[in-house]
Amino acid sequence: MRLDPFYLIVDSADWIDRLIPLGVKLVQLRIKDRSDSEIAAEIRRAKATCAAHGATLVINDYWRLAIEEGCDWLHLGQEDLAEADLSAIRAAGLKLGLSTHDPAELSTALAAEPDYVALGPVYPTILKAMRWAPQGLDRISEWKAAAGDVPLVAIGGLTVERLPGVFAQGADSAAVVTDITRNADPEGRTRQWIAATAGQRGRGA
Ligand SMILES: Cc1ncc(COP(=O)(O)OP(=O)(O)O)c(N)n1
Ligand SMILES: Cc1nc(C(=O)O)sc1CCOP(=O)(O)O
Ligand SMILES: [Mg+2]
Repeated sequence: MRLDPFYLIVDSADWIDRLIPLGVKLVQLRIKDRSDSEIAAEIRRAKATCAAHGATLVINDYWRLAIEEGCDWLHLGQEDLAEADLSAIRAAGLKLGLSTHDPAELSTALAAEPDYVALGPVYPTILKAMRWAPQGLDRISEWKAAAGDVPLVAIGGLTVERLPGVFAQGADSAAVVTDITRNADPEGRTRQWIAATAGQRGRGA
């Protein structure tokens, strides 16, 4: 399975309506601290927009809602994974991405046979406090070797300027929040991300 090399992460269906029509093909809806009914409504809107534009929608954290709303992809962290019902997730046909931050988490993740693993934070991130130091680029090639055929997503502090290093080390996809959502021109920055990942998108079979 190939993942799009540009993996956008946003916290609302408004962002999805704004940026997906520009040509983004892989997006995660990552909403915190809202009620289930509000999140379900956001998922429905996001799903409709992604379907209209041929984009893949990944739901963060809310695995029950992802099942109920008939979604295709889910992302879980290690704490999320410990509480989730993997059999129910798989029975619903959901593809699954998992976060990893150290070798023990990578082993746990690979044992769950995910559809991708994410490594982070590659660089310092301003989005949220993290208990892991920045991993650095070399860690990406270590993870790639260990993950084998499982696609690898790099995340944390990524910018357009940092993409060549991330892909040179073997990442299949680069995930981003603030380089786009806190940019003075989110649409312009999204177009730069699409252009900067075009070579990676066209690679191989
Ligand atoms: C692609 C991707 N990688 C990592 C994360 C982080 O997930 P998690 O560790 O569960 O933290 P929260 O995002 O839920 O705060 C992610 N969401 N997406
Ligand atoms: C949500 C998240 N998870 C991470 C991890 O390492 O698991 S880093 C991260 C934040 C990504 O945002 P930005 O692109 O703004 O740094
Ligand atoms: Mg989570």
